[in-house]
Amino acid sequence: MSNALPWLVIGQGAIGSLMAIRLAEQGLPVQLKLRQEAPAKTSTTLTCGDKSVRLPTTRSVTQACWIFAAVKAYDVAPLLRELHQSPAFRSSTLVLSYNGMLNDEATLLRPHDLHWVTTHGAYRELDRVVHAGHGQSWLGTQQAGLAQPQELCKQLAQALPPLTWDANIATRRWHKLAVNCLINPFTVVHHCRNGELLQQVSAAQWQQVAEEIVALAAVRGIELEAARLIDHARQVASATAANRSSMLQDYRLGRTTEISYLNGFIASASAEAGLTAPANAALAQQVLELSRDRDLR
Ligand SMILES: NC(=O)C1=CN([C@@H]2O[C@H](COP(=O)(O)OP(=O)(O)OC[C@H]3O[C@@H](n4cnc5c(N)ncnc54)[C@H](OP(=O)(O)O)[C@@H]3O)[C@@H](O)[C@H]2O)C=CC1
Ligand SMILES: CC(C)(CO)C(=O)C(=O)O
Repeated sequence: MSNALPWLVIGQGAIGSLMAIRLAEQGLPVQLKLRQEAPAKTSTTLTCGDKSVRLPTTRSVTQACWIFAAVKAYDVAPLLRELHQSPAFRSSTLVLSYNGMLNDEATLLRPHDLHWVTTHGAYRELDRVVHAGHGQSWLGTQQAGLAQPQELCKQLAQALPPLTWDANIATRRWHKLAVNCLINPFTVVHHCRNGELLQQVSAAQWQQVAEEIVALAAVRGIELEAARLIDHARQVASATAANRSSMLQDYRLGRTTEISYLNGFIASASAEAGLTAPANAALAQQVLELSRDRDLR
């Protein structure tokens, strides 16, 4: 454990809490970073199943550490701006996890920052976290070709297995982005569970959304195939048939959705690249309008 640093987990969200508990259970030093405006408190208790851990809290990065941040896409840029203000962040490594993509990732993230992509599922129920779906995860650096941080990988893999090092995490992120773009907005538009999409969405609709994603990915040097993306989305919709997507849950709970970082990202980044993405733009618009109507009710 010679080059190990203490862990700082951002927030008390579903995935962050799960990881914080699992890291602490490994006997590793873990601190929780609360929001800067959060009331001052020195520790907090997180519970998952029959396990509870009491963790020290902080509101900023005060020492070199390994940071695990699973936050909503709209919180990524504010979080990174906040982290960059702490001198200790320079000697810290960031592991970041969020659905969707941001237009300005290249300027916000450092080359050695890591992306953690997961199929685990978790949600918060009052002050408890529920590990609802046991999946798998992949880790890779923002810039391809950088060396694997062995000890950090080992600790994350032991805490929440299985974890695979992925030298091409960018392609994996695009696959996840595509699946989320093919499932999430349609569950809000049709107000249905994932499995019902197999009847609700026509093959032509999925084909157009997928083709627009493939075209944008190609401009960014990522090779995808529309048929593979659609197959993957079908498999996920079947495997999670009884689930409500995260976007439908956010919509129902009156929360901001991540639509602007999913289909909205495809639409805006395509326009920037001189492409058009009408199917993704229309879906983004529909979800934004439905959310606006919901807020007016
Ligand atoms: N939950 C799941 O099963 C899965 C989630 N994902 C994706 O992972 C990401 C995280 O999901 P999830 O854990 O569910 O999200 P949550 O909203 O439950 O958790 C995010 C947490 O981060 C906190 N936070 C945000 N910014 C800061 C900050 N600057 N300082 C301190 N705390 C901060 C939030 O605080 P506050 O509560 O105050 O907003 C919140 O508690 C999302 O993009 C989601 O789509 C992907 C796969 C599965
Ligand atoms: C894969 C899927 C669609 C499962 O519900 C998901 O990641 C989400 O809901 O955001």
